[in-house]
Amino acid sequence: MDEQENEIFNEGLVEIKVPKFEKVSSSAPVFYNPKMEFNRDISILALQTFQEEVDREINICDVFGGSGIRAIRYKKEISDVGNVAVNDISSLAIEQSLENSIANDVEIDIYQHEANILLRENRGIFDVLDIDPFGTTSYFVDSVGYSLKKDSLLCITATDTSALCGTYKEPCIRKYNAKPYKSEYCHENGIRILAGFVALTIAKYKKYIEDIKLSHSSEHYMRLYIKINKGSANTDESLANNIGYISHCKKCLYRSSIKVLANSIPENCPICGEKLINAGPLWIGYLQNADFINKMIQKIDEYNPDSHNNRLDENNNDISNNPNKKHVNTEKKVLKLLNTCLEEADAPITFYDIHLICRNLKISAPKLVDVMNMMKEEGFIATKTHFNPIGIKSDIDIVRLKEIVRYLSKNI
Ligand SMILES: C[S@@+](CC[C@H](N)C(=O)[O-])C[C@H]1O[C@@H](n2cnc3c(N)ncnc32)[C@H](O)[C@@H]1O
Ligand SMILES: [Zn+2]
Repeated sequence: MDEQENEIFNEGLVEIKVPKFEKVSSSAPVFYNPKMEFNRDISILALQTFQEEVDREINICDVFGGSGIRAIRYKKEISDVGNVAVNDISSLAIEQSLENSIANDVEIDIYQHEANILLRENRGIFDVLDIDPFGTTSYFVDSVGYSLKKDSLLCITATDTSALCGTYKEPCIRKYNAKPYKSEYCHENGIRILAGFVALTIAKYKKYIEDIKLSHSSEHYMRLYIKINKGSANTDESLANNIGYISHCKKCLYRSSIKVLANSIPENCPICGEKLINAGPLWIGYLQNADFINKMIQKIDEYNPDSHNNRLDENNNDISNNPNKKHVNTEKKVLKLLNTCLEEADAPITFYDIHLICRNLKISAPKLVDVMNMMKEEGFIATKTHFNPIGIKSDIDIVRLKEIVRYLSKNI
């Protein structure tokens, strides 16, 4: 490959080369998106935290490798990693992964297979599967279910957010076998549809979602870190407790969740009588694990101990240019996301948009902070959510929330 046709990027401890591209797109010769450094930084922290939790050497596979950046960073920046494999269907991507791994002095296993074939041929081998395809991830989840071993971590990305969020309903039904709904909390719904689809698909292999460690909707994609385990009784129990529907009234903004396997789905709004819209089946369990996220936040201090000072080691030597020092470059953005996910970890399903409620009531909007304070004074949960900067997650019902908003609006 001609040297002049390449571009060089630095991330974490790694420097990679990719053929020059005009814009980030699936038609670039080898896919690399510099903006996803943030996502890869989060992955490094999540995988290291997972490794420490399971307390064994972990084998990792990046099933959609592109330039090899993820696999090379996993091998170089995570401790106690065994084999790291990178796979891609494209021969150019494979060549580039090989070249980049040699240049970064790491040994990774390199495969060129269609993802489903790789997953089927390598059952029960990897402790971590990273699924980062273009667009929908739905084509691969069955093979993921077949391939996953017990006590493993599934990291899964979807970029077909318009389907998952319900901009287009039919593609979501086709790909994820679930009905979406384009509400103010449609991104949360989308993540829940994806998680529900994973849970229902892997269940046939007696595998289940033990825990969603972290999930986020950022920019154009959704990403989940899911602890997987195995066993028929636990699979049955997990589906019974966590799969359901979210019922929404577009007239009065009432919403509730219902476990699908235990109940029938309500038809009408208990407040105003309007016909309810039911989204799902989807995951109605927790989307974040506070303990895991806390550990990830603490880990940033290990990766960036000097980030609030000059980069000095314990003997006060300047180590700013120390190439072996692990570093999360997108620290600020990562911390902002993790802290908000931590805050919302134990909050109930969906969230309220105060502006939408005020439009519904035809009144002007009071300050968000005043609404949240009053909710808390009355003993309700009121937390922010990463899904929407003006969203409030709460256990308050819509009727009482409207009363609070009306009261505060009168006193603006
Ligand atoms: C979004 S990119 C992966 C980016 C990479 N994980 C990163 O962090 O930079 C998707 C990659 O999947 C590859 N790909 C597309 N369809 C595939 C398939 N069916 N099986 C295996 N690889 C595939 C593409 O060649 C592309 O390199
Ligand atoms: Zn209603």
